[in-house]
Amino acid sequence: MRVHIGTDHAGFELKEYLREQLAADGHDVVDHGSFEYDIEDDYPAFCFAAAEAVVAEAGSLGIVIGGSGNGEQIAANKVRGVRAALAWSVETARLSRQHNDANVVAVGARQHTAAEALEIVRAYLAEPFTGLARHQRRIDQVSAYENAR
Ligand SMILES: O=C[C@H](O)[C@H](O)[C@H](O)COP(=O)(O)O
Repeated sequence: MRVHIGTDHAGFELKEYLREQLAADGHDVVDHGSFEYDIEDDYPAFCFAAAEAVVAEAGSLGIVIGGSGNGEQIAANKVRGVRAALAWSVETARLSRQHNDANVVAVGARQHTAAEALEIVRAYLAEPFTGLARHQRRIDQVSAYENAR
């Protein structure tokens, strides 16, 4: 699967680790920065870039990383067509796909060990959307609101 990934300095080390691990899993990981550790950098541009790439490529998924994942989720959700979920456990990662068809997942690098974050991200990437009518109906309501603006 094509996976678009972006982070600020807080997630830089985790991004490098996930890139390696997910590539070894067989994913095609596209890095949208940051490309070097810079304690003064800002997460929005990296999250916009990863999120825009997901929207531009049907079937791809995105990962945005920061210290908490909060700002990264907020930024990614500003991109039209993105449904970004903050996953903080394997279960919330799975639910973000099952119920929300989340096309971007946000992860807080300061909230987990690297191994935990990898487990969360793997769970997210592996889980399909259920396609159940009630979930699709709710997603469509959010999309209609977004597209009316
Ligand atoms: O929601 C934002 C993210 O957690 C950022 O990664 C975080 O705010 C960066 O914090 P600092 O600039 O203090 O390292």
